Amino acid sequence: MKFNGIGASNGIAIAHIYKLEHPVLAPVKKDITDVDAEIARFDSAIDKSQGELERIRDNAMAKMGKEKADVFNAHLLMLADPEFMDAVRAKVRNEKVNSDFALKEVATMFITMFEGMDNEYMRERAADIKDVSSRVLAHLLGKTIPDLTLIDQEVVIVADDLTPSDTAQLNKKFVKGFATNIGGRTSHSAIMARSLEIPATVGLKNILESVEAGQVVVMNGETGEVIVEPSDDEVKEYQKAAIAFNELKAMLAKFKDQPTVTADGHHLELVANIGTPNDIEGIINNGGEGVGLYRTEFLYMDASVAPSEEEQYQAYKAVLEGMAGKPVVVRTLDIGGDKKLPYLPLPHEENPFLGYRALRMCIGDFKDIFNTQLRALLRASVHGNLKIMFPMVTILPEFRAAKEMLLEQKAALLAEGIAVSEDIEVGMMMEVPASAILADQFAKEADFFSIGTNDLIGYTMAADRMNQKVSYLYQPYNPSILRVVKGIIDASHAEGKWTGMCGEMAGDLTAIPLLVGLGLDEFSMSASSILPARELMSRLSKAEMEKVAEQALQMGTAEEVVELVNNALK
Ligand SMILES: C=C(OP(=O)(O)O)C(=O)O
Ligand SMILES: [Mg+2]
Repeated sequence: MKFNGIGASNGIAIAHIYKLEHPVLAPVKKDITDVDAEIARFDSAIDKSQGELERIRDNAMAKMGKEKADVFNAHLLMLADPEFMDAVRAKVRNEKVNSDFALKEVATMFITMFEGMDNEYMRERAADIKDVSSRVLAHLLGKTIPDLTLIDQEVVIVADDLTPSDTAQLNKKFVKGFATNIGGRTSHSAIMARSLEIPATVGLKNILESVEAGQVVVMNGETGEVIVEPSDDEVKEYQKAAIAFNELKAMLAKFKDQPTVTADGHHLELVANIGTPNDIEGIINNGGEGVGLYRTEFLYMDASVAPSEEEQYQAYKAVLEGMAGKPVVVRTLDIGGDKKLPYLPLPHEENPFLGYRALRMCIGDFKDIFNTQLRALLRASVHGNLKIMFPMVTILPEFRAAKEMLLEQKAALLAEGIAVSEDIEVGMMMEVPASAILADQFAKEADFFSIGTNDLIGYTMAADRMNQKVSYLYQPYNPSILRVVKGIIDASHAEGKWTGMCGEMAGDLTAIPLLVGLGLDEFSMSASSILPARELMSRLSKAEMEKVAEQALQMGTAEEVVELVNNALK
């Protein structure tokens, strides 16, 4: 039986199936006479859940570090959250219903609210609420949540979904992989699987219902393929793939402390995209040479009010100090499009990706928020090698306005006697075709460019980056995109400036040879892509890739370009 899902964490697993089925938690509405006793029963279930979560958090801390443990600190906060838990108590008191029923109703309301948000990060918070409320419900209903820490033989866990608390309990020694019905590459369990380096496949639709505990299963966490009860030949094929994967990992590890140099001696800069200061650990573990994109909007999306200057200062300082003098490109608030802030209500837009977003808001109606961020950044600048980058710049006057606001804040800080670094480069994202086409003019004023291919491809191909129906048009290797990229790089070099890329294309192993040939200076990607990229670059001759890129620019289709690259790498 074969299943095809989404590869969420690389690696090969061969083991017996452990079916993880959570107990059915279906409270039935009952009338309550002793309201105080019912609330006491609820509070006791919260206490028990708290004890369990603290144990799971400590386990996660020991095995996976602070960032992952923080997921459970967030769950513990949710347990103590008056808005959530008092709503349950109020329902018990006012409607005289059992607390398990009240909890289910309140949790469902919050989950529906979060799941309905037009924002993946917020939708994933719904999973956290489900996790916390199920734990309390299980205690109220006298059911047991399966204890994964008891697994003592090699297994692949098959589940509908793995909650973050399930994932934190996994013992790498016995859990060789997991395969789930639902989930995507950015769901919490997938992120945790990657940091634990446990192979994972998600989005397999109905695997849980189709398999039996104890069956043999093989899976590939890169391709997303899962085979239940494989033939002897298939097992052999997977055994070979597992050996090859381990050899590849050992080989890549050798590149961790190496410089990034092509076979013909050209240095390239290999840096990482991050969303929070916690991501620094991953950069260091993977030999990253700095931060090429710090998406600061996560600081804003994590909060219920805009983060204060001091909070932002602490976050920026932590990243700059964590990178110890290596370059850190911080992008100013890029909100709008698919990223919304609950405390910034904006009118509905027909085309949010073409609407009032990012810098357009920061130099428009939200100058206060922008100035606070600029002050925090400038104050933090003395703690490392800071570069500031503006998102979604479309016309030159926008770049000038943003830079002027930055200089005003700098002057104000200096007047207050607060130190600011004198060597902050100020650059911009290249993600809108208009600015990309006019890159020669922007290059006179910006210190650097970073190409945001995620948006640039969408805007150039007129294909929404999130719409499956037009995903065939979302073509990073299309010669039209390569020409736009070339124009940006050449324009920056003509002014003695540099160009990086922080869209997903920068870490794509098919795109890298072309980007090296086009003269890209800096490649910014998720930390786990750094070592494979460095290894590939070490095998490429820049001179040869220049010729390959030259040919690609003259081609008509993306397919021809891919074939050209594949042949060049043979
Ligand atoms: C890096 C980019 O920014 P984001 O994905 O945050 O829009 C991009 O558009 O390529
Ligand atoms: Mg973008």
